[in-house]
Amino acid sequence: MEEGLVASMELWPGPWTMLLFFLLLLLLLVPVLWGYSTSAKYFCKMAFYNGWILFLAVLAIPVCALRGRNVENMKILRLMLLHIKYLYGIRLEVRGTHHFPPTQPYVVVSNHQSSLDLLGMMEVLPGRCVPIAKRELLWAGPAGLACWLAGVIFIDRKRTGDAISVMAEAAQTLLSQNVRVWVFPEGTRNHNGSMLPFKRGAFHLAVQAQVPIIPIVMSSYKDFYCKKERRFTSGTCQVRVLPPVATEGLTPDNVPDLADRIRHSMLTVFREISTDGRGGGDYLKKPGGAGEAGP
Ligand SMILES: CCCCCCCCCCCCCCC(=O)SCCNC(=O)CCNC(=O)[C@H](O)C(C)(C)COP(=O)(O)OP(=O)(O)OC[C@H]1O[C@@H](n2cnc3c(N)ncnc32)[C@H](O)[C@@H]1OP(=O)(O)O
Ligand SMILES: CCCCCCCC/C=C\CCCCCCCC(=O)OC[C@@H](O)COP(=O)(O)O
Repeated sequence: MEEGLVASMELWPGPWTMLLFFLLLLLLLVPVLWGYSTSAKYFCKMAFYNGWILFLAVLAIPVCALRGRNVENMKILRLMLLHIKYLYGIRLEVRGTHHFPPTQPYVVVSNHQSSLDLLGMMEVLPGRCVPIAKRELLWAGPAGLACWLAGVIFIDRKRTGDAISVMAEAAQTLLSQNVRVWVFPEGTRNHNGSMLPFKRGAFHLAVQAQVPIIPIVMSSYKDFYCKKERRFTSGTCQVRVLPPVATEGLTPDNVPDLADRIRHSMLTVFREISTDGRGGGDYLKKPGGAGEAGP
């Protein structure tokens, strides 16, 4: 009996053979699924997107670590990420970069549709500009560490008081170290083809530092990317840098109006530049499409 068991165990492939077998199976399955299913394509593309960024982060860490935590490291991350748009066949058409003030600090605000925003962001990211990110990203393995080394400002969205203190500190850094800050004022990714109401942190930050706000609008991804439909093809995204909005002389009392005004101008541009492939951004007018989602 025992002899039989030993014999059958010997016939059973070892863990490495099993792993090789599964890898081969996966290699065969991916092209088959790729041909038949849009969802499979979506999952493969998203998995590769995140995996590739994590891999690039591993490469970036030792290079960035040479300088320690430094906003100049953001240039390295930017250079390493710029090619991803080619891998995915995403054309980024940028206009308005002349609106970036050449030397002074400022606050950039932009709409937030998906983690793909990273591509548009890296396309136009000015020098010495760091994003404000949710604290959870710090724990995204090598990507978190790379972000930390590049001076990304992390906030805990669950603790408003702490987040406000971090942003007040950022207002000081902006001025003392001539840094620009990039904020997604919607505060979360928004897939509904519009813009969520804006949180006011970015506007308080700009008013506290008395620096201009540069709004940036990225057109809807619906032509080539939709999380709900699990669709991810190639396509074009328009990126518009809008003229600076001055904040000199404004006080915290002016913040709600300032935020509403900027959101309104961004939403107008968003509607102008977003299309659904049939032209004119028709889906924006459909019920349940991009209605005014906020103030
Ligand atoms: C090789 C490659 C490696 C990897 C490469 C990757 C690199 C790139 C990384 C990019 C990462 C980008 C990640 C993007 C994100 O994570 S988006 C999510 C995080 N960002 C934000 O949330 C920013 C926007 N949020 C805000 O501004 C909020 O206001 C916040 C400060 C967070 C507070 O939010 P919340 O708790 O929801 O409170 P309210 O907004 O309702 O505010 C409460 C009242 O406080 C007033 N307020 C807000 N901020 C301030 C302030 N700074 N000073 C004073 N007062 C403030 C606000 O006005 C409210 O009061 P009223 O209601 O107006 O009276
Ligand atoms: C501009 C987007 C920056 C994307 C950075 C991509 C890093 C990808 C690397 C590793 C993948 C694991 C971490 C995935 C984190 C995705 C980052 C992101 O997009 O943050 C979303 C944040 O804003 C709002 O969060 P929620 O929409 O509230 O949950």
